Amino acid sequence: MDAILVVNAGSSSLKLQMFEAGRAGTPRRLLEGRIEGVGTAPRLHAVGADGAILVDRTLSPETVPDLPAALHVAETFLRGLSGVTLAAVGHRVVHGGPAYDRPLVVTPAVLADLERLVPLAPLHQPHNLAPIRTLLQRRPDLSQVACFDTAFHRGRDPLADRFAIPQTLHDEGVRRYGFHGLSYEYIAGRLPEVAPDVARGRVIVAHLGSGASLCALSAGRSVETTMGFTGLDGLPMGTRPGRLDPGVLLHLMTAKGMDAVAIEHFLYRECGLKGLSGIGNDMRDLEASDDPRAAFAIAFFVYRIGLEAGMLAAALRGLDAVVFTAGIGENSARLRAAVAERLAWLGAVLDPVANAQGHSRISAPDSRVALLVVPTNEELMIARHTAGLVFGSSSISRGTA
Ligand SMILES: Nc1ncnc2c1ncn2[C@@H]1O[C@H](COP(=O)(O)OP(=O)(O)O)[C@@H](O)[C@H]1O
Ligand SMILES: CC(=O)OP(=O)(O)O
Ligand SMILES: [Mg+2]
Repeated sequence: MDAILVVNAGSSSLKLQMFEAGRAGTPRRLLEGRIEGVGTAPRLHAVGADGAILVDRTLSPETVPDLPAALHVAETFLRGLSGVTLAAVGHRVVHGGPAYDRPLVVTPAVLADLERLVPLAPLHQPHNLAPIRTLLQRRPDLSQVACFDTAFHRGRDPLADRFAIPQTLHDEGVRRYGFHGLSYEYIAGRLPEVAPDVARGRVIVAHLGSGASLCALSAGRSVETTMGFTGLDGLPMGTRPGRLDPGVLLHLMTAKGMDAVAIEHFLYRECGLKGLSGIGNDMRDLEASDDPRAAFAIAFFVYRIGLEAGMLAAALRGLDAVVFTAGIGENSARLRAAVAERLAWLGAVLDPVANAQGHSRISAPDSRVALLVVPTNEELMIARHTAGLVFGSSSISRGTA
């Protein structure tokens, strides 16, 4: 059977999905797999089309300390599948830079271009590009499509793209790109189905995972987002600080003698929930801990989400809905409740029972702002783009597959 494989390397996880690449008949998801907790408590889990568990294995942090090791585990797992022929591969590529504003089929020249963006997304881009490079060498006949996190934010008001720096630097590409765009594009597509009352309105989507950002959607289009030139800006994350006075970086250089390599390591791997708590970057561990530093890290995360949401509500000049998504947003009722409380001044009223039970609408009937939980599916978004580019039209249904 011909299949489209989708690969999504995040900062703490590797997610895979495989879809039937049929040009006729009902498109089907054949497989969903993920390696979560990379570097902390890695676990490989995969289910088939019928939901049957194909594998569910705890791995040791020594065996899977990082994304390259997770990619190796995934490759071994995929080799063991029988009866599937790869027809195309869709990849999440976090940074598209100034040149790439839509998905495209990767050639060696495109790959070389994307490699130049590695310094702007060191946690992601190398792992996004590694499987592309390997497959280009081994299977040059295979169509590979790169889908960019940055693309959905292109076309915003020029005010939203700029830093207050000279034009020449902007022209060279030093601008606010924004990320998590495949997730936001998917959610924007789901809203008319799950919440038609707000889909054309002013919506903040809170993508809260290991990486975290907010996106302001106006009638389904991105008008503002919290990440910028890189995935470091905005909200605090698992290991990244989010918004940080650039003076801190000057201080690290001048008073601490840190060079670019040391600062990059610090900013991408030692800050955020991990740095705040001194315990770890995984929200599940922090929620389970009774250490006051864990409680402080969670309170800080919630506080910053509240502040940044206020900024995005200002960009939207009002607010009709907030959507929670990604690992933390979809799974932590406690975190959602704390954020909703911070947003009460904007008119958000939580329904605690609906929230605890994981309903899709978790706001009280009299809430002026709708609160929603919508599971994201970056892989389905990538599969649609890939099918559209390689087979001429989307052979992947618009449903949730
Ligand atoms: N049940 C849960 N409760 C709280 N946090 C959770 C839960 N399940 C997953 N998470 C958190 O979600 C985060 C991972 O989210 P995910 O969107 O998969 O990240 P990424 O794609 O950036 O690797 C981790 O911090 C993890 O602890
Ligand atoms: C851009 C980014 O931070 O992605 P992720 O949340 O998957 O790590
Ligand atoms: Mg992710």
